[in-house]
Amino acid sequence: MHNPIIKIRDLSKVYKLYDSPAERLKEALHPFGKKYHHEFYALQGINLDVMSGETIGLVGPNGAGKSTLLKAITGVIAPTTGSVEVNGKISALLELGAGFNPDISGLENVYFNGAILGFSREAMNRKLDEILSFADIGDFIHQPVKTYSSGMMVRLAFAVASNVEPDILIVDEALSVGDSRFKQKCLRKINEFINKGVTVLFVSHDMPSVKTFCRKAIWIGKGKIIEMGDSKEVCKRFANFMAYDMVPTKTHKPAVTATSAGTTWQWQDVTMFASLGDKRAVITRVAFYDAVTGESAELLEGGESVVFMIEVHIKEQVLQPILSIDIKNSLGILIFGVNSIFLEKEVAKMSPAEIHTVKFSFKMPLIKNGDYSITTAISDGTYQCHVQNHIVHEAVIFQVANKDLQFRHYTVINKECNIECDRIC
Ligand SMILES: Nc1ncnc2c1ncn2[C@@H]1O[C@H](COP(=O)(O)OP(=O)(O)OP(=O)(O)O)[C@@H](O)[C@H]1O
Repeated sequence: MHNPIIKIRDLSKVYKLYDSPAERLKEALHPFGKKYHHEFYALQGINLDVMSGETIGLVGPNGAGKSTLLKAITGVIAPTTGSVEVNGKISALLELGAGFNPDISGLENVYFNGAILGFSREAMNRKLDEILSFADIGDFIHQPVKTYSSGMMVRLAFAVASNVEPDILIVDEALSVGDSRFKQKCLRKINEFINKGVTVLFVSHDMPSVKTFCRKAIWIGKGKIIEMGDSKEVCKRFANFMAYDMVPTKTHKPAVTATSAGTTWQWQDVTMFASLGDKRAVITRVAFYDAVTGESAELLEGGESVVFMIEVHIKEQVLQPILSIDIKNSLGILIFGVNSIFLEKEVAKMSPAEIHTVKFSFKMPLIKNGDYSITTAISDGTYQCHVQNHIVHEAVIFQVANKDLQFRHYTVINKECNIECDRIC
């Protein structure tokens, strides 16, 4: 068994919080050392072994402790208790501007950062062309860093961090301020590092990026490791948590769950969502879940079998119900849609006071990575002539992140879909 490249034992980071600056002063001046602060654990009891060549994504809500953990690994902050042992050269992109002296030029900062990592001026001169061409900020390289835009700062920081042959590359969400083209360039560079066997720690709120780049993910919440494992699984459960506040404990049961054993999907109330229609029938709840695992579908791959369910309350008779779903991309462009007419499914008339569930079972089309929504509707009539009873816009939101490279960019629709209607009351 090899030694971990990063070994963390019982790491905690406690900050002293004061209600006002005066309290801080009182504590500093108190003759008997009276405490005026309360303690806040930004990290608590973290144990982690990172093996050489691993690519790990850190996910978690705002304020969870992700950046604090990276700062403890890079030595920017000292642990309150516990230990961090690093057996390799770290190159880190922490928060914006960290590691730069704002008063000196970008070029001098390149040498300054190189020196911190143990590179002489001559050694940095040999890397300079590559760094300048990657950063691509032109003559601004001779201006003080304090005059840089956030995008320029991150360009230079990434150019330096990625050209100093690190054993461990740490990237803390910094890329989010770069423009799309630069972001793509950085992600390609990170991929090159991964292929070379560099250990990469990557904080991101973008689940598709974590799934794409990292085999393993760590979910951090309130300063503790909530879950660690296969990135696809961890991201899925974290996305679920963010959507439904569901913590992944084996015994946890969400408030309203499916009836069949082993499933964890939930109904979502959509009565307050943006909608249109004459409301003779009203869609009250929806659910979207993985047909195989029964877990709520928040993060999917093209080709996965999924179920979209709606619950409809009938207020006035609907003679010829038509039920439909439309999947739209983040720009609202229709990508895929089916309805009961298209599926040649004749739905029996629905009468006042009845409640029906409608279940659409389909394979997620092979759509490219991104954010999508499902709009669902019930109408009355024929394809040519119908009235809209209720359309619920963006009834669910989900992300697609394909592991298969070809489907990250292209969309392939398949027509396989099934629809079942049940009267439940
Ligand atoms: N110097 C500090 N003094 C007091 N509290 C701090 C300090 N630095 C961080 N914290 C607190 O520690 C907690 C963890 O912060 P951290 O920046 O690690 O979160 P994060 O998971 O990276 O969040 P985000 O996703 O928003 O970047 C937060 O509640 C933050 O307010």
